[in-house]
Amino acid sequence: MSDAMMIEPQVALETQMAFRDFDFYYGKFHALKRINLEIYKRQVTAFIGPSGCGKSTLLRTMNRMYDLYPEQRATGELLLDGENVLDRNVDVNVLRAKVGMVFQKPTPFPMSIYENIAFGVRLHERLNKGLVTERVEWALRKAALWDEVKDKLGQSGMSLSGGQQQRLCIARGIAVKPEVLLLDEPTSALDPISTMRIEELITELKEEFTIAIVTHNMQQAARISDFTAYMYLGEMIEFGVTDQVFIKPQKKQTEDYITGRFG
Ligand SMILES: Nc1ncnc2c1ncn2[C@@H]1O[C@H](COP(=O)(O)OP(=O)(O)OP(=O)(O)O)[C@@H](O)[C@H]1O
Repeated sequence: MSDAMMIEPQVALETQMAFRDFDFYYGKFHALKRINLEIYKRQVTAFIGPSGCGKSTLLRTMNRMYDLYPEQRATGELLLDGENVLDRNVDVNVLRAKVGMVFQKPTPFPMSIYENIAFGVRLHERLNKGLVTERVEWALRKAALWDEVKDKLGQSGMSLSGGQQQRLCIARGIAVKPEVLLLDEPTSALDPISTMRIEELITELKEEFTIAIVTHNMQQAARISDFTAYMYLGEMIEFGVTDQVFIKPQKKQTEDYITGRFG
């Protein structure tokens, strides 16, 4: 395909995170191979590919979740605002405040709706009670949950519906004002209406945050992402503007996956 057919992004792009010759191992298993990739600021980047291709692994490296497991290791570089977050002297608690994560299954803490959010804020910042309360409201409004919970902030987070719980987890993630929000199949446990609300929310949140999302749902990737990365067996097969990847993929492998001829 000639360069003339490439679809260019419509906005000036700034790199927020970048993988440079990045490899990842579970013990001897080489799970991610020579990944080179840019994650652009205030854009949504979707990771797609068949089960087991390494999407979640890649996402989890972005805030060093693997640090908890001694047999897991990463090599190469992973830059956040130009700084290599793989460096030993990087404080992972600070990193995780900058790069927040929301998981597939809603995971509210067994505490009140208010405390679910206030807890992390107090952990990362010294704010007085009034400012913590302001932050709780700010996060709940951003996560489009405020109107539904404002009269019951003292109730358990577990008492909310699945979709509300996931928005609570997103509120918790953004309450510490991260730069990047990682979403690992955030709607796969939700009904279609809750899924739609989360998708709308993601589109609103990218005004302020950089978003990386793993999804099994290709229509979802096409609807909400600006960039799409197609992975297969630990390799980054194709990365580009979402319209490009879905309408005119550069690689036959991507085309086969997107059109359902594979997987
Ligand atoms: N803790 C682990 N220890 C060893 N191997 C692992 C571990 N977690 C994942 N893997 C392996 O790494 C590869 C990538 O897994 P990963 O979960 O990242 O894939 P995925 O693309 O997110 O899959 P899915 O879409 O099914 O969630 C798979 O071969 C998997 O078996």
